[in-house]
Amino acid sequence: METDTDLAPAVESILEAARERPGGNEVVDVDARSLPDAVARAEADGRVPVIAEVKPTSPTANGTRDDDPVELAEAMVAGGATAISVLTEPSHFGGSAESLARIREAVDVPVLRKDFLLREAQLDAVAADLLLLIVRFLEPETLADLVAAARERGFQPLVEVHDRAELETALEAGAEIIGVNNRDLARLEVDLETFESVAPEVPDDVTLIAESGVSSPADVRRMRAAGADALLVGSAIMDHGAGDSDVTENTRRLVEAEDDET
Ligand SMILES: O=P(O)(O)OC[C@@H](O)[C@@H](O)c1c[nH]c2ccccc12
Repeated sequence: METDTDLAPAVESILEAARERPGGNEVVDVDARSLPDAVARAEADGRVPVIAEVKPTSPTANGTRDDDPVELAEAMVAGGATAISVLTEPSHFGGSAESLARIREAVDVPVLRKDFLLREAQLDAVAADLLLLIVRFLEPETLADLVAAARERGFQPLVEVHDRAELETALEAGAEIIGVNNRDLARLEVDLETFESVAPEVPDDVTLIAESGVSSPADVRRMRAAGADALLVGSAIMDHGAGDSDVTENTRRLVEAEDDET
């Protein structure tokens, strides 16, 4: 949005790059793998539904991982991940549409395209099962149009909010999968209370995802107690500082967070 002036400089720069990014040449048509079904399957076999994120770097990461994205995604699935999120933003997160396409070939779980999408043509850069739409960066009308445009192509839109007002906007736009981002995109700070304050307002039939800042099994249990159907976890699994940290183990520890509870 033109008027959003209190954004961190890194976020301004991300948005500037996003405005310039071209769209795809052809309208994509996807036969999406259902996220709600994948979440139900995880629940049925006692795994916490974790959407593990392939994020080579980020404005808040303390390093970059150069591992093959396909190997990372496969390692996350081996650790029990319900779905994979892939950053396709190139200039600030080290992602690409190509790595998403390769990952989606290699795994059979749903794959979320994580990017800063502002215009309809940008939906067509690559086929994915889910697409992220961020309420903060879209006019309500544009959001509703993009939700519809995403569904026409077969994508499941995941609509990201940060407070109750944005939740209203997401629901009015027809969102059925909603993510509450614990990271404030204006200041880039994380606070798990964000999810706790928004979750009670979310209708039961929505698939509700707690995004960002989940780093331990205790955080997982805290977000689940507050009503998260699934968790979206990047940094704690990628572990950017420690180059060869075991992504499978990092995923498994969160997936098994509810195991010793009765
Ligand atoms: O690395 P974390 O704190 O686990 O966060 C993952 C994910 O939620 C975060 O990458 C994210 C949430 N919303 C976004 C929008 C754009 C880019 C990235 C994001």
